[in-house]
Amino acid sequence: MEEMISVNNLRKEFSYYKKGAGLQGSLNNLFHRQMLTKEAVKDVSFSVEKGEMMALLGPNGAGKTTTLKLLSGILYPTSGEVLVNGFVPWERKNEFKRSFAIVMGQKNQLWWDLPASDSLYLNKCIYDVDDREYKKTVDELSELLGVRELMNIQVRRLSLGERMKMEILAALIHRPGILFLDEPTIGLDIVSQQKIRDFLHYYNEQTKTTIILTSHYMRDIEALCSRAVIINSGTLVYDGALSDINHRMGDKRLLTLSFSSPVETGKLSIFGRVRENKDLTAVLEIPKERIKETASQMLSLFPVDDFTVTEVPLEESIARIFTGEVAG
Ligand SMILES: Nc1ncnc2c1ncn2[C@@H]1O[C@H](COP(=O)(O)OP(=O)(O)OP(=O)(O)O)[C@@H](O)[C@H]1O
Repeated sequence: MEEMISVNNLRKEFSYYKKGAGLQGSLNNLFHRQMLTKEAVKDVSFSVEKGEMMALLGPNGAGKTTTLKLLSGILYPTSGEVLVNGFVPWERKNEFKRSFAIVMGQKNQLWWDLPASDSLYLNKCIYDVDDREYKKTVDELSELLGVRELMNIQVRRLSLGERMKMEILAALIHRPGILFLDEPTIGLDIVSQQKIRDFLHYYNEQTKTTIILTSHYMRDIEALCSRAVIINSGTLVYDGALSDINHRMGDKRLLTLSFSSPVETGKLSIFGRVRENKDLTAVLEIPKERIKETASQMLSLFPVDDFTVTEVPLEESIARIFTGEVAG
């Protein structure tokens, strides 16, 4: 396997001045400025193989965007080493700029007052894409994203979902081998989210583009990424398969029971942690290997009408890793 991105002991500290509230605070600031530092990324190391689609996860303020900005060469690190496609990003060599693209769901990179086609054409010129390649890319990707008919509409008139699809299309005009996606589906409705998800899945499979994705929507992550790097307060807390996350949480299952008459929580808790017990429905956490025997014991002891077994939602397991409840 070919390594496309390597990150070693990456650190980024921001220095900023503390400012008091209001006008008095601004005036005081003119005379005494208190310098503060924020360590947004602390000693993070990971690598990404060519063609991999990796999730970068973490709660708000964990350092995900800062990490992506460092990998894109937008920010200069305090210390550490990064190689992206063999380049040191913050040296910003032209060849490096041609090899990647970054899409930020919260930032607009298209010209607001012009039709998207003009922004696409501008990118063609910036990246010196030849006419035939340009036409082929726009035709193919606009069809896949379902935005072919919207090319000549002013960007400001597009819906959020349509705009996001155009942002992705614009980022791919020069066919970068590496794509950083920072919350590409934020604020979108379910249908647009699904469309972007399907596109990214197809595009990654077809082109073997290396993708790092951050998203707060676990459905994006589950559908697209087999591996996750999780950071919390700038520190790496997990690097591994998405499928191992539940395993690390002790491989629990959720047993949901419907009763025909109430059962006391005390009686249920003998079998596992009772998460809920009201309105004739109880939810228990049971170790995976004990699920069969527990279910059959409960069926014989209690007035059970129905029961279902489900996995602990990935979102919940990840949240527990975020809070440090379980070591990564
Ligand atoms: N220019 C800056 N100056 C000072 N602090 C900053 C700066 N940029 C980011 N930070 C701080 O660094 C930390 C990490 O921010 P970052 O934007 O990387 O987090 P994130 O994981 O992307 O969060 P979110 O999920 O909310 O987008 C935050 O505490 C943030 O306030």
